[in-house]
Amino acid sequence: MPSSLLNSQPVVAPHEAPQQPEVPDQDIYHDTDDYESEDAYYELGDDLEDGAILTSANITQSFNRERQMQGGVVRSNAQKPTANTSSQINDTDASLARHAAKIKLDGGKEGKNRTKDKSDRATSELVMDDRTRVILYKMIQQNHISGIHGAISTGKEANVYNATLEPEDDDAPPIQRAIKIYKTSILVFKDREKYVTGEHRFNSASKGNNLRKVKQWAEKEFRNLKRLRAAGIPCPEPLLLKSHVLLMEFLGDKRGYAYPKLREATFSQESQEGSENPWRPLYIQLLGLMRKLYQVCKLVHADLSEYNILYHDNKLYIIDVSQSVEHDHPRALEFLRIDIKNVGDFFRRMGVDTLQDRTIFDFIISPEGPLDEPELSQAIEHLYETRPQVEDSAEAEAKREIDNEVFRNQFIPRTLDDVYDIERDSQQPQEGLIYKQMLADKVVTPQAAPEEESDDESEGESHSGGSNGSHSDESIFKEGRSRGKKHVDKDEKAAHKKAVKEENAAKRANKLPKAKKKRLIATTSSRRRK
Ligand SMILES: Nc1ncnc2c1ncn2[C@@H]1O[C@H](COP(=O)(O)OP(=O)(O)OP(=O)(O)O)[C@@H](O)[C@H]1O
Ligand SMILES: [Mg+2]
Repeated sequence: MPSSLLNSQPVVAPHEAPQQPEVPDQDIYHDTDDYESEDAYYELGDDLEDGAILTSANITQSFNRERQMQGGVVRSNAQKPTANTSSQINDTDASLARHAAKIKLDGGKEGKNRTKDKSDRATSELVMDDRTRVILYKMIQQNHISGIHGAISTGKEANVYNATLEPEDDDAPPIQRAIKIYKTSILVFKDREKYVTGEHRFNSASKGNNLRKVKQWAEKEFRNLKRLRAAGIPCPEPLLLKSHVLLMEFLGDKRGYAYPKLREATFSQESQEGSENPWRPLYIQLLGLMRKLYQVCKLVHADLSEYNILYHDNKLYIIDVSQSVEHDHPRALEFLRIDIKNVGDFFRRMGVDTLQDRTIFDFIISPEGPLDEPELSQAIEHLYETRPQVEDSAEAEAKREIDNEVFRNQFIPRTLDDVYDIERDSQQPQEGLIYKQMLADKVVTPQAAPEEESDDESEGESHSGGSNGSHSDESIFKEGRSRGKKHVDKDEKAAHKKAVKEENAAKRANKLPKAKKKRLIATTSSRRRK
C-alpha cells in the first residue's frame, strides 16, 4: 500500500458533525485523552466494504461524499483526490510491510487460558484483512506496540491478541497489551443489532456497511470501558481505538498469560478450607459492581456472565462491554434481568446462597443507597438479613424458583405508555410493580416547574415524606406530573392563556414587518455579490 494512500486526508463519516476540524495524519488514532470530546470518526475509505479493493470508482464515491460533508467546499486539489487511484489497497508499502514479521496471530500462550473456536484458522485469517494489517503496522510504526505474539482468544465476534511494547529502558520487561479486533463477518451482525438499535449515542450511525457497524461496537467498547474506569470499576484501560481495532491494557501477568475467566477461577488451599464458600464474597462483589455500573456509568452490561469477567487475586474485572447499553435503552431493564439471571445461575452452581432475582434487580436500579465499598457490600448483607425467612425445604426452594421465573417472564414496559392498565396495577402494593422506578415518587417542587405545579404545592406537602412506596396508591398519580393541562384549575388556565396572549402581542409589536425584512435581505445579499 503506497504511503500516499495512508497519508491521504481523512474522510468525515456521514453521520458526524460536519464542522469537525480535519485531523492531521498523526491524529487519526483516537487516543484516550481526547476521545470523549471527539464525536467523529476520521477514517480513510469509510464507505468501503471490509477488505474491498480500492478502485477509482469507489474513490470517486468517497470523494464526492467527503465534499458533500464539507458543505460543498472543494479542496484546492479537487481534480486529484488524495487517495491513490492507480493502486490497490494490498499493494505492499515497504515502510510498513517490514513490520509484518512482528505480527504473530496464531498460537499464543498455549495451554493457559487460551480459548479457541472451531474455525480458528479461518477466523484469524478473516480478521486479518488488508485494512487490519495496515492498522497493526501503523500501531507498530507509531510505537504503540512493538509486536503481536499470538491469540488469547478467537471467538465469534472478535479475536483478542497479546501484544507487547518494548519500554525505553532496555532492562525493563516488555509492557503487556491486549488488542481486540472485531470481525466483520456477516454472521455476527443480526445478533448484535438489538444492542445498537435504540442506543441514542449510535442513532445516526446504525445503518451502514459491515465495517461501519463493527466500528460502532469497537467505539462503544472503548467509550464504555472509559466510563467504567472513571467509575472505578476494575476493567482494562482502553488505550487506543483505530477503526475496529482496540488496544487496551492487558489483564494478566508479566509473561503475557491472561487472568482466568471467572468460570476458571481457582482458590488457594487456605480459602477453600475456610468455613465460607470462597465464591460468596465474589458474588457480593459482583452485585456491587453491577449496581455501580448502572447507577454511576448509566450502563447495563447486557452480556454479563462468568465468561466476561476475569478474576485475579480476589478481584473481579469486567470485560467485553461492546454490547452494553445505556440505562435508558428501550431494552436495558430486560438485558439487566438476563444479566442477573446468568450471574445467579453461575453462583448457584458454585454453591452460593443467592438472593432472589427481583431483590437484586431492585437493589441495582434503586437510586437511593450506597455506591461505594464497603457500604455496597454492607447493603447487600442487609438484603440477606431482611429477606423473608423461608424454610430450607425442597418445596420452599421450588417456590423461590417459581418466583424467580415469574419475575424473569414479567413484561417490562419501556415507558408508561406501554402499561396496559396502570390503574389496576396501582391497586397492588407499589413494591410489586416492576416499573415502579418509572413512577414519580417525589413531589415536583415549584422551582422545578414554576408555572404548572404551583397549585399542587399543598397536595405535594402531604406526600413529601416517603419516597419508597410509603404513599397511598392514589398519591402515585397525584405526585406524578401529568401531561397537558388537564389538571390545571379553569381560572388559572384562563389567566395563563391571557398572559401568553399578551406576551405574543408584545413580541409582535417589535417584529420587523415581512416585506421590510425581505427588502433588507435582498439589499444586503446584492451588496455582498458586488
Ligand atoms: N484486556 C484483556 N487482557 C487480557 N485478556 C483479555 C483482555 N480482553 C479480553 N481478554 C481475553 O479474551 C477473551 C475474549 O475477550 P472478549 O470477551 O472481550 O471478546 P468477545 O467479544 O467475547 O469475543 P467472542 O464473544 O467473539 O468470544 C476473554 O475471555 C479474555 O480471556
Ligand atoms: Mg466475551
